[in-house]
Amino acid sequence: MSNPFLIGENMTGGYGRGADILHDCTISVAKGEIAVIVGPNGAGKSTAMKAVFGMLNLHKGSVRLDGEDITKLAPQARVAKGMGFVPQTQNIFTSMTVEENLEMGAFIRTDDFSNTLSQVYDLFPILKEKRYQAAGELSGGQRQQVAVGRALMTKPKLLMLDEPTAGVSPIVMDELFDRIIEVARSGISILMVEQNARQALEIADKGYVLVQGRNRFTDSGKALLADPEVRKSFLGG
Ligand SMILES: Nc1ncnc2c1ncn2[C@@H]1O[C@H](COP(=O)(O)OP(=O)(O)OP(=O)(O)O)[C@@H](O)[C@H]1O
Repeated sequence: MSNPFLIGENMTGGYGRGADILHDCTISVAKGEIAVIVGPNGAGKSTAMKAVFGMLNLHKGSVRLDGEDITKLAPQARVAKGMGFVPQTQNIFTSMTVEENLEMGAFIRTDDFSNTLSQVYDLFPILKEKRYQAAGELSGGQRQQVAVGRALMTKPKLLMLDEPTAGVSPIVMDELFDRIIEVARSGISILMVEQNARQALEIADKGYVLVQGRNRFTDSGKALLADPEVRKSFLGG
């Protein structure tokens, strides 16, 4: 890819003073495209996302967003630059209403965010219906919609999702993936970690198979799905 919107290049590092988890790991996303990271448990998928978001000590490699080197920026500064991150767990405030959660998402904005709120409700109509309900009373899939909606409230240019379909039914997963495609079509780049590798690669422009913190396979989602070795080792045959 000649000019990726985001690239974490040769990322090497780990947590605190611990051993390296990532080894020369490279992940990139083009504008308005969907990139998916898959791989076995403990492969370092979430760690790669955290590295891109500035939550890891990298002693080698770099992260560039829209051509700018952001390797040294704290996560908060990356949000200001247009990165939205939805972590795997504890990604909503359960005792607050749906709408309060979404409003919290807009905390870094000083402009009027009512338009964005309407867009989020258009994308996830159920959230509008339940806007005065505590987010903790929602189903798993609806909570994930709140988490994604909250991240969208910052008007990110890049949306990072760590296992957005964790714990939801296949039907809800399909719906969430459809919404994610819609977000990408609006010009927002998506970087996503997924356990549901096959389904995620189906919607991926670009796929990364990580093993032990290293890039094992990198190709279009389609090519990875068709690769016999990827199928056998990572997609259950
Ligand atoms: N906060 C942390 N501190 C220290 N080590 C961590 C931390 N988080 C993860 N690790 C270690 O980093 C390695 C990679 O974990 P990571 O969560 O990135 O894998 P993953 O591919 O996302 O796995 P899974 O599919 O199980 O979620 C594991 O060995 C894990 O124990």
